[in-house]
Amino acid sequence: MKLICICMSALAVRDRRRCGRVCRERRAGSGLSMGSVAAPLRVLLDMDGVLADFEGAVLREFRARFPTEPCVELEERRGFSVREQYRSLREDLAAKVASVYESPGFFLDLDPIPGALEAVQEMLHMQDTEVFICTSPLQKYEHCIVEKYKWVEKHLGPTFVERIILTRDKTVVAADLLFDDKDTIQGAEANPSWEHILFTCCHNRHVQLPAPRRRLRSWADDWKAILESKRRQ
Ligand SMILES: O=c1ccn([C@@H]2O[C@H](COP(=O)(O)O)[C@@H](O)[C@H]2O)c(=O)[nH]1
Ligand SMILES: [Mg+2]
Repeated sequence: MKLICICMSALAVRDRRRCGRVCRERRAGSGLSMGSVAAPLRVLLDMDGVLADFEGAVLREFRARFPTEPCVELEERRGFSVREQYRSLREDLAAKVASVYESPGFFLDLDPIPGALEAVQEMLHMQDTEVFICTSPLQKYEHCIVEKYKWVEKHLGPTFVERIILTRDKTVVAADLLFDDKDTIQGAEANPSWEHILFTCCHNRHVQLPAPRRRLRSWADDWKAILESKRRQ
């Protein structure tokens, strides 16, 4: 079980992370020490590309709205930004593809990624585990934000809405694990507390991860082993 210290600064995000690291070292040598308590493993789950099928919907809707335009098949996707890949096909296609995911109803109608909802429910009921959804809104956030909330309510239930963390900077959120399809996650914090587990998506399939970085290939892959290995650290 992972340990953290009880100390004056335990409520401060940065200090909580520091205490976690110190106590993990302590536990390796000598077991429970005075002033230590069990802390749950905190897991952050990204939404687009991890729980909700953003890429599949972009392609389907783009084809429906612009049937005569060239498009990028999912097998051909490279790089996080769908907008930039369409721009590389032809400059004006960047705005066209953006108009697809900026449209009302787009985020609400996303299909769940296979196995995601079942995995989240299972994770939620695991002992000593805290689960949050950590997702970034579009810069053009008008429909995206409310629809992300509605999507969670629709697919995971109203109580899960309490577990949404909406941020453009995930590095400042304190946790043990972050499952995310974006291969590079940067922000104000140079050393985020979480380990980033790259969730495989069409655009990152070809990314070679340097050791010791880890992937989850799908929700059929062994996500429980990743949680358990983190708990033991
Ligand atoms: O080409 C793209 C691909 C995704 N987005 C949006 O960025 C965020 C990503 O959110 P995550 O929480 O990292 O999944 C989301 O709002 C996507 O819709 C984009 O703008 N352009
Ligand atoms: Mg994502």
